[in-house]
Amino acid sequence: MSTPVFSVNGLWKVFGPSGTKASRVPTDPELAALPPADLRARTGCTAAVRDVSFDVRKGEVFVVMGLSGSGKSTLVRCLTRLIEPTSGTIAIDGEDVRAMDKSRLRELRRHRAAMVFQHFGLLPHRTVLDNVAYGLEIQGVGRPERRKRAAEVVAKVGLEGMEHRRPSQLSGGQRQRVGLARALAVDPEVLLFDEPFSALDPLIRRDMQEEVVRLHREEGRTMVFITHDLSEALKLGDRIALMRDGAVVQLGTPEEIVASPANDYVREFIRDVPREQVITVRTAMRPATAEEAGNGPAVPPTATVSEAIEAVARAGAPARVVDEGRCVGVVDSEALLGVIANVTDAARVGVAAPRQRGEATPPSADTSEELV
Ligand SMILES: Nc1ncnc2c1ncn2[C@@H]1O[C@H](COP(=O)(O)OP(=O)(O)OP(=O)(O)O)[C@@H](O)[C@H]1O
Repeated sequence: MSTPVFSVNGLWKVFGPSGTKASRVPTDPELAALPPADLRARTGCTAAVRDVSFDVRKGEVFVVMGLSGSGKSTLVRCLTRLIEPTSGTIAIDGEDVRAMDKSRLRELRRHRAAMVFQHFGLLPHRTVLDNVAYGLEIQGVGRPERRKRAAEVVAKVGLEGMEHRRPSQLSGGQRQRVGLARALAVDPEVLLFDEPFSALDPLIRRDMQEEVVRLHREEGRTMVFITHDLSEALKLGDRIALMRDGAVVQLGTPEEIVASPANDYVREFIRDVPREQVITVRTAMRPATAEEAGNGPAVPPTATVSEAIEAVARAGAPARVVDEGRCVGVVDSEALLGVIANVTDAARVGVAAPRQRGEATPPSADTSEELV
């Protein structure tokens, strides 16, 4: 497998008033084990990121998701040292980010890992085109070249015809597109999105999510995307790191998280997700008998349970799961209903275990938006 774009190991960020024990928290087993409220009471410190490790693979959309205050922004800002980590290691393409000097860091932020913020940070007196060209200007690209490249990205994000407007003459969604275009213009290896769409109304938000999916499909650019919205995470993420109190409680594909939640906290989090739209037949299938392997409609292993239900209902027979011309399993109506009801074989779809008493639960997730 190729070198990960980002590789993070044992990362901590502890905030605390100067002169406090912030830097000691990660290495002091007693302090490191304290629940957040106790740590604050004992030391005045907040462990915003607690011993987090993960890789961001080339070409994936890696979503960092969690409730407000769970540490998402701090974690992603640590990747380019917009916030200085307290301990742990971070590498980009194998290069140690914590060892970078000022000029190397500047290069990292300008060329390699561009950030798209929720508050777009546009320059009010500049036109759309000049705002988009701004990052290139900082890089020292000449005016004709940067205007040419800016015009290309403006078209790519659907803002053609608006090149000469100023930010005040744009809607929120259009401004967000300018922010996105500005980040894309510098052609970074990885785009970091900090809740870019949370201020947008739901329809515009959906447009922007589709824009990101489209851009990702067309360009295969690596993206790290922060959100507190579960449906957004499920829609955009190839993999999701679910955070709670600074720690990653589960890291997996949307399907892994929905089909096999790691603990009761995650289970509560995904409770209202329409399982049939996330879980695929690869998870729901069972081995086919010889007779089944030759009959019935065919679906690919990536088909969702929802899609398979349609095929089974139309044919009135179980569907064969066919991968590269080979029948790898079968899904019948019982198995498909079992996924929806979450009552099938625990080994297949991760049935909920009885809730432990005393475990905290998150508020129920908003799943009103359509999933992919
Ligand atoms: N500069 C700071 N000084 C002290 N504590 C901080 C600082 N920045 C963040 N925190 C604390 O660290 C924790 C994580 O904050 P962070 O902003 O990373 O969470 P988040 O998941 O991004 O939240 P939101 O979704 O609300 O933006 C919170 O308890 C927050 O109060």
